[in-house]
Amino acid sequence: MHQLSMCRSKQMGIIMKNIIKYLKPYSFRMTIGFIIKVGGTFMDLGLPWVLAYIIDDVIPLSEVKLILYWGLVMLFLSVGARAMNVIANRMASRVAGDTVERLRHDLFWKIEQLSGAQVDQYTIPSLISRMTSDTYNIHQMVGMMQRLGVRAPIILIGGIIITATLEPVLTLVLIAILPLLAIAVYLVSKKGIPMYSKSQAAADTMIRIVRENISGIRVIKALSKTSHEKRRFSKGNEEVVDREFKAGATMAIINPTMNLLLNVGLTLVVIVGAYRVNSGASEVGKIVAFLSYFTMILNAMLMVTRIFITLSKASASAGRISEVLCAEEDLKLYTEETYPASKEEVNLHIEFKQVSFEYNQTKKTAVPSDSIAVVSDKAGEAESSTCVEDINIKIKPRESLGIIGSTGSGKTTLINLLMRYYDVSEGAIYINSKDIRTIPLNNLRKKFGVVFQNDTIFADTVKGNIDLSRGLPFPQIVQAAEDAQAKEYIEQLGIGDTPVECTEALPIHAVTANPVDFSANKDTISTKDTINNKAIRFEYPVAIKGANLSGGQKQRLLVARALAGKPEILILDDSSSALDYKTDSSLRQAIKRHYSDTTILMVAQRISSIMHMDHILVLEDGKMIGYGTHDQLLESCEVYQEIYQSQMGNA
Ligand SMILES: Nc1ncnc2c1ncn2[C@@H]1O[C@H](COP(=O)(O)OP(=O)(O)OP(=O)(O)O)[C@@H](O)[C@H]1O
Repeated sequence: MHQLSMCRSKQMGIIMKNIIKYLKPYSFRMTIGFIIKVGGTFMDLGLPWVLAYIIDDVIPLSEVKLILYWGLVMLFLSVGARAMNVIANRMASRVAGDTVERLRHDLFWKIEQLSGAQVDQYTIPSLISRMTSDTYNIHQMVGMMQRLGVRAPIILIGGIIITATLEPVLTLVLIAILPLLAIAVYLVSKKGIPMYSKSQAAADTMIRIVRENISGIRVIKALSKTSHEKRRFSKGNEEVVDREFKAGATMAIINPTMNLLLNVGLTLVVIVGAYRVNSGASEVGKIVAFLSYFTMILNAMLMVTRIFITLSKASASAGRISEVLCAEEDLKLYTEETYPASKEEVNLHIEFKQVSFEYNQTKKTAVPSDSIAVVSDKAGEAESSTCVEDINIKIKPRESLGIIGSTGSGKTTLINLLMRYYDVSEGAIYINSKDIRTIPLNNLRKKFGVVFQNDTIFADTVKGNIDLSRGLPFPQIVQAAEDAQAKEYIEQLGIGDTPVECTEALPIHAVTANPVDFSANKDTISTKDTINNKAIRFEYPVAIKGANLSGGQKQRLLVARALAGKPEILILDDSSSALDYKTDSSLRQAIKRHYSDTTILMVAQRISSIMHMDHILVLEDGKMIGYGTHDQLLESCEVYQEIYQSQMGNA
């Protein structure tokens, strides 16, 4: 227990350090804002005092000029206080916005750096809510601390000091009421604040359900699961509403309690005040001023409560954000002393040496204490069993490897390990004889051109999707599209649509480069400038996730993306499953012709896609049950023979 609280206070220390780090660049602006806010608050505090002075000391003199003069002072204080508050609040919002912008930027960057295992550990929905609602809570907190965090203590302490000098006896009423209010606020907040953390957890779960439903909308409809999903969402939604209601209802006790105490206090002040005025111990102006201060001070107490609520929400959020920001680098760069180079004498391009891996190995470490219990897409399903075991592969430069096996046999896992999204549990993977853990991640990943299963197509142009911000020359993009057998459909894109109006927006290189002849469609293309036809087709907008393309078109676009960078190693993970046999074969021929220097790894379900490869790996339950050429496997591997028979028959 003691250790846990020590751990928590250490964590809080880290959180505070992190927040201060992000606020530091704005310390000058914050100081100016603070000074303005303090000035405005003091002006506010001065108003009732001036009012008391006018009532008690100026009006009895019956000097109009003097009354006007002090009236102007009141106006000045009032306008000045409002103006300074507005300026300070605007500055506070700016600082809060800028701070959170930097925080979000760093968090996004860090999330990009997380290893696959870390993403599994945090879970995707939780990472999304850390990026969105948690950063929003920090925004609220930073803004509020600069506004109410400055104003409330000044009003509270300053108000008590002024009232004590103005009317010491009436201040006793105030002092009697304040502890009651403080106790009420403390008790309610203690119960209510943790409820907000619970409602945040429920919101995370609801976001996960929405996310799953939106991305899987087609399959949900196809399997008529809509009503089931509706029920699932309703349950999640009700949970959020229920928890928020409970938290809100608990915290809502504060306002009426405060109003009750305020009214009781005001009544007491009026009674005691009237008695004192009648007995000549005080004056009317002082009582009026005291009533104002009394309201201001109790309101300041309420502000303090709001600060505590926001602060506790934000500190939970800051904890969740810090957890990601401070996450240790999982995929460290090691020296060759730790992971020596391969001793294999033959010059190999890729080598897997006794590689074994289990997915949830990292879950045994550092599961966040207040992370939200949401289940990841896959992680929750995984048992702590070995996913791939004792894999040994040797591929020379320019050779090709086909990987085949039943679903879930570990094919994609091998790709994930080769690209170092996860580190192997045992054994080693070498590229050009170097253990991949000794190659900087950037350099390692630059070697690959890859198409993953169900890879992402962005809401961008055809060209943008192939280039993917690499600044590739346009002819290279066109060539890649042609090799990926995408040329045919790209040149048809948009034909029959309203004439393309994007000519002006085209980048210069896109308009001028014209290495491939797209003139076959000159007659049908509806644009003013036929020289630009090809470029315009490449500027065709693709919808998010390639929604306006067919499955095969998407796959070819993705293959073009992988080919365009002329990679050292090309990985195609089940990327031709939606292609017809003819296109699949043309794709393989084009790759063989134009990418002869590239080492190729292809995961496929179809034997025809990989049978001509230099090596074929047959996987079952994560184990190698066959490795060799097509002919060798037909002789030695029963499972391969079965797949061959079932797919090719007597062909
Ligand atoms: N991120 C993950 N966390 C936990 N387990 C995972 C994860 N990804 C995959 N697995 C599990 O690892 C095993 C191998 O998965 P993998 O994706 O490598 O199979 P595959 O052979 O590529 O299958 P498919 O042909 O269906 O794509 C499966 O049992 C799968 O459930």
